Amino acid sequence: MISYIYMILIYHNDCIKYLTTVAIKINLWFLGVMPCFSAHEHVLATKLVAFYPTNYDKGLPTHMATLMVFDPENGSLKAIMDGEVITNLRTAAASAVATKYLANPKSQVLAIIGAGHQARSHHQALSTLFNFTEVNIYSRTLESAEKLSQEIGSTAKACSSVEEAVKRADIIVTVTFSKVPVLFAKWVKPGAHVNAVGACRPDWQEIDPDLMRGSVLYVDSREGAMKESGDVILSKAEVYAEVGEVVNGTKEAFCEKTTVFKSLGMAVEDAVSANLVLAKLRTT
Ligand SMILES: NC(=O)C1=CN([C@@H]2O[C@H](COP(=O)(O)OP(=O)(O)OC[C@H]3O[C@@H](n4cnc5c(N)ncnc54)[C@H](O)[C@@H]3O)[C@@H](O)[C@H]2O)C=CC1
Ligand SMILES: O=C([O-])C1=[NH+]CCC1
Repeated sequence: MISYIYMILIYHNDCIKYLTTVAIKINLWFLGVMPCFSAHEHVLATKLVAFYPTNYDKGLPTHMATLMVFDPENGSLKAIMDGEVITNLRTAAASAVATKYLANPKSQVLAIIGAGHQARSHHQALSTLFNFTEVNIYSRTLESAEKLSQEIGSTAKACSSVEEAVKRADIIVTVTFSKVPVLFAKWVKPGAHVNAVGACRPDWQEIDPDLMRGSVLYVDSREGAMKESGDVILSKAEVYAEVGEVVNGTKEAFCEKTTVFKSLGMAVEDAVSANLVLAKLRTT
């Protein structure tokens, strides 16, 4: 999955038509529509993703996603599939690509802020690239941080503050539903890499504006970041590059500096993942 997302990030400027997420507000929460056509991958698909943060307290999934895949030749419906697992895996795969380029290759300490689905998939994906000796987890409740820490094993520790979790970290992942900054520049080690994955609305933030402005800022899509990311819009931080531009060698990876990868998710990541699922089904 990680190597596939690589390719997609490189190609996405050249041959993919997609919309940044169109989100419809339902009372307090949202239904996102994410359509995409990739000529290179010969895939036409759309994801529908409802995100209801308050479901967490009701024991329901906070994201409910469905993917529809169409035949690009005639528009007929080829498949309807679950989009939750794909969302978890492709988001973490995109962060893993960014981290491979932007983090210190000798990174040993990982901090995860939030302890839900994305926390788990990010730990899994990043562990394929780095041998972490320490994984520090902070979440809204110590109980959920402890549960994830037990799942990970002896390298993991539940922390009682964000500061405690991140102060020694080489790589930080923020995967919360916070609408206000939770990660502050004063706690972050110079040279650390941050994957900022939550705060997917123009008026939501997870990252302190000083950290956004004081880091080299990478995004998955410039267009998406300028439209959807409160962390980018409200801080007025300057986007240095899309990760795809780093992968294809047109922009530099400043892995010795403090870097932030602001992820919002791109429809093409879902479309190509759905194509992978269909290809796998055909061979089984
Ligand atoms: N960039 C992308 O492509 C994607 C981003 N996301 C975003 O990632 C974030 C996490 O998603 P999931 O893991 O699926 O959600 P989840 O509901 O499974 O987990 C969220 C976790 O964050 C914790 N949390 C919530 N508010 C917090 C706060 N203020 N401080 C600390 N912890 C807090 C919760 O207790 C929970 O452990 C959400 O913001 C979601 O919208 C999700 C999918 C794709
Ligand atoms: O890309 C995605 O699926 C999402 N981004 C933020 C919420 C869901």
